[in-house]
Amino acid sequence: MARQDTPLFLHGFDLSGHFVDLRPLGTGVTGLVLSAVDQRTGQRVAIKKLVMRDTVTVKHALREVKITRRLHHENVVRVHEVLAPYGRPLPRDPTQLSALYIVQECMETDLARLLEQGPLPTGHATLLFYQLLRGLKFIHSANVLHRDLKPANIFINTDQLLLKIGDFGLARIVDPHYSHKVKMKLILSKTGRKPELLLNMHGYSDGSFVQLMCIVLSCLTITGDLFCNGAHELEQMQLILDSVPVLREEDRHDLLQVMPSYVSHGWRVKKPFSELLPEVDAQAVDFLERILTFHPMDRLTAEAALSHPFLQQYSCPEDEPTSTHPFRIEDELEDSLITEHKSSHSGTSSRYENSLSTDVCWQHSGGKCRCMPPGHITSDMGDTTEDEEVQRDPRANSTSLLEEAQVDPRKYSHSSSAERFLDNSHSSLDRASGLGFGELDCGRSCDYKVGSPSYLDKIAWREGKPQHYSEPKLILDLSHWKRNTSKQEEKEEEETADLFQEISRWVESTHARLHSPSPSPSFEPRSPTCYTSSPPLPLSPTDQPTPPSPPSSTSSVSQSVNDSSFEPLPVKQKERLFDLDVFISRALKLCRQNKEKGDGKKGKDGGWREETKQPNIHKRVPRLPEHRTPPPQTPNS
Ligand SMILES: Nc1ncnc2c1ncn2[C@@H]1O[C@H](COP(=O)(O)OP(=O)(O)OP(=O)(O)O)[C@@H](O)[C@H]1O
Repeated sequence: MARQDTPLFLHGFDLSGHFVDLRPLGTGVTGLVLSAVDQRTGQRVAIKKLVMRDTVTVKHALREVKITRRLHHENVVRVHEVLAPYGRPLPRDPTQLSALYIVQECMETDLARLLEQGPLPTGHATLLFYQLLRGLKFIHSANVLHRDLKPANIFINTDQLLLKIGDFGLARIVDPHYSHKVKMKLILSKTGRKPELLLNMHGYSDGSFVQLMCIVLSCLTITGDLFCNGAHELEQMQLILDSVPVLREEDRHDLLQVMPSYVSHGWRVKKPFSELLPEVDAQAVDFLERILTFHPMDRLTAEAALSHPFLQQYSCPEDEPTSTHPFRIEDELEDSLITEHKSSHSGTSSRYENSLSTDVCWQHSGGKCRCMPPGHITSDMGDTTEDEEVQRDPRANSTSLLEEAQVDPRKYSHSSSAERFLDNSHSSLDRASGLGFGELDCGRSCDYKVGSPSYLDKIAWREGKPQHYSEPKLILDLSHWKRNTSKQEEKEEEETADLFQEISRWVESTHARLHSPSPSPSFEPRSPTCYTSSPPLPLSPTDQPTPPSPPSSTSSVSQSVNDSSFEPLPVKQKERLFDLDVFISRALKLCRQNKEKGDGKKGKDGGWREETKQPNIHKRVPRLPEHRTPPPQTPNS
């Protein structure tokens, strides 16, 4: 048998013979993740292969290893071991490896997949938020920012409704004792002050604001993804501004500079959360308002959020541990050595080897620990590609830095009090059951394992009271879907009509301009609101403008609107023209909708979707029928 055909080389994974029954779990940006049974323990594990191609991938892989090996918490996916190819232990100098294998606990599913079936019952959402915040409190106390918090990275075991945060591929160490200074104004001016940067410009926030919003809201309500529905960043920001008040003067100033036409008069929110989410209870709305503030410094920290009345039934500060071994500025600085070392493999070797092995006893092999020498501190900072993210040692001169985006100073208070939380004798899950988790009134199906009948016989959560939910949650969600769809279709028709009106106004203005005897010499300076676009002027008097055809494809629309020969128009014509951003957004949306209709599918918005992912151990959303009749309701629905 060829070497590649043996189980060891299945799917390009060269592992040791300890691992059998390899099955693909999915692929991510970094590559394939397999599940396998570890014969030494009999447990199924998830194995993520990190290919080390260049300095950047080496750096990210080693950073992920370094961070995950130290984060041991009930709400963080546990890394069992990290292996070199052929199942060998990591060498002293892992930068020379072609790949690394992170062997971690295998979770059953993730929040993204759960939410494919619709929002969660409030009781379940509450318990999941609690665990998410409990995990985040620990991660932040270790001075780590996850930076890629999204439903797909929030793993869940549905039998206990146990949540664990995973995928630390983008995580960074941020020591709050040192300022995390960013030349934000410089970045903004370089990039044209893009609005998405406004969303992230205050660096301590973990994960982007939009992601956070979507996670929380999607769990609670069918309209949860509304903040992710903007066709482009401006529209996205507008959706946010409609519901989230902008309280700080500096934020108002920035927004006015970037997108003045999107700012509502008097900074009033059009749809506060209480109106937006009438079905969500008042405490939950208050919780949302406090964690989804526009300015991250006004947001509740994970620790403070844990004591909010919304989470009161689970709150137990003495069982919400913080890290006893937080990362420090030196750990972050050591990261830079990876790049330096890979590119010039010479004098830095020993420094880097030591830096990766700062921790003792991190590499478990068959239950044994391998002890590594203590770490070595250096202040070398060779990484320029992520300059804006690297923490600056305040001992270095920082006066040139223009704006500070720093770790939440409120965190200072608890880094020294880790000892208080050492007693982990009772877990949040025990507490959940003790506090009557069994009595949660879901009001509807709680079966997250649709399509896995054996589960119905195995459910033993909630104080051992088996609950058999035969009614798939999906059926209930279809009623929402049906209402939304008819409204959606009406909206689409209106939008199409609007778009054609826009186009005809555009054509009309172009004609007026072409036939005008002497174009007005008064041009306004370019600015986001007054810099309107028009079709290119004809090259010769005989050239006539071609009326634009209906937007049947993205390219035809974008070709016209993106033409580089656009010019500013006279001020007096402005009121007859349209807003370019709105136009692009509508045109793209329309094209996308047309395409989806043409394909016979509907995307996330419309509710109909095709199964695209490969089957794996996770439960799948059953494939929906190709017609628009909801499946028959069960007697319980
Ligand atoms: N511990 C785990 N248990 C179960 N499934 C997992 C585990 N870790 C990853 N997966 C699955 O493997 C797939 C790839 O995950 P991975 O973490 O590699 O993504 P990624 O490369 O970081 O990509 P992205 O940046 O898009 O998150 C996903 O489908 C994920 O659900």
